[in-house]
Amino acid sequence: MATTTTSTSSLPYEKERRIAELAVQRAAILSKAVYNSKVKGTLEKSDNSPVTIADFGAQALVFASLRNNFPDDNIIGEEDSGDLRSNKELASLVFKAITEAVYSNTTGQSSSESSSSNELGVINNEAEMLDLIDKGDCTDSGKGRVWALDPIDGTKGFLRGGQYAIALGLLVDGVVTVGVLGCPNLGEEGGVLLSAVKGQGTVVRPLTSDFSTLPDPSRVTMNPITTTSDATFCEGVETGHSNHNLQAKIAAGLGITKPSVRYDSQAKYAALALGEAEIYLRLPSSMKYEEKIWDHAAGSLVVEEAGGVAFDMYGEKLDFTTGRTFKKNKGVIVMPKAIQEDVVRVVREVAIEVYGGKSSL
Ligand SMILES: Nc1ncnc2c1ncn2[C@@H]1O[C@H](COP(=O)(O)O)[C@@H](OP(=O)(O)O)[C@H]1O
Ligand SMILES: [Mg+2]
Ligand SMILES: [Mg+2]
Ligand SMILES: [Mg+2]
Repeated sequence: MATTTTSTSSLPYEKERRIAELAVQRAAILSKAVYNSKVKGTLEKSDNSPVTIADFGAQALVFASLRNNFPDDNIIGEEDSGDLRSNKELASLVFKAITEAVYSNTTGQSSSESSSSNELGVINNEAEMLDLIDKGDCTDSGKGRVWALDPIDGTKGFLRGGQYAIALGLLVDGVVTVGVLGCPNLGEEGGVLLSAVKGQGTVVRPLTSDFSTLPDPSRVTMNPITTTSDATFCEGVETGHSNHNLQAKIAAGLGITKPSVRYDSQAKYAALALGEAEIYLRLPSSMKYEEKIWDHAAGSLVVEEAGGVAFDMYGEKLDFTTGRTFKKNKGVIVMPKAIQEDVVRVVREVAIEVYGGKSSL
């Protein structure tokens, strides 16, 4: 099978996919280095969620790659530099982590490796890093080309050595067209890199510790189950992020007897694409919470191109045109196409009973 690095064909979005894969892989390399170092630099954000050196560093690195290759594209990113500008010590630690994990590795490397580092964008100093982090402030997701990045999704999972993901999607006029998920703690040792282009399927390859290498990809498809009772369902670890009791009730209603697989982050989408589970349930713990675009862009395409669908809890498609958060959707459910009717019917009934109809949004 030809790798995208050596392929001479010109499939649509081939460059976007390759740069996104390399950028996510480079950010994954940084995240592993931060995890293995003593200093994680964890801060609590204003919404009481954690952010670390890995979140800021991964955002800076991925944005450097996007700006270098697609300078006219807009970007939506989870983080901004506010907490770093008011904490110079932390800003220095983020820059140091990037330099050590990424650029000091390029000294003495072959010219192909350092040219790959140039292709992925170089961050020369702290000021440049802070400015880059702020490039993800786009608020309009519905028009033109907009990248959506979650530099570390599942920061809580990352901190406890559980699942986390680096998730990068490209929206074209509000439709997810390219999706890349790096999951350093999923599957084989070193983790996996999944990618999808709309209409071209989903592939997986190992994450490597070499910035310039993308190993040969293999095609992935969801398990072709045709009855819901054969399913294993997947849900988050954090009880505050979804309603576990209700999810258990829905699973029982679908005839599911196996215990759920609990993973942090968009690794749940990856787990479905890789056949570790078949249904992902994310029913809101609060109707006030608006799900973030970057928490679902890459994962939803990775699953859809592997034979699945991602809907809200009312059985409607996720609408990525509404800015940084979903305004027209509550809850997320993901399943293989073959069982979507049954899953949607059961979830919809429960959703209307417990949360009220869609008109209450
Ligand atoms: N009350 C809430 N309901 C649903 N999701 C929430 C939430 N509070 C935070 N989150 C989101 O849940 C994501 C993690 O998902 P999961 O619980 O599936 O691991 C977080 O991503 P980050 O870790 O990138 O901040 C955050 O965006
Ligand atoms: Mg976060
Ligand atoms: Mg997230
Ligand atoms: Mg995040």
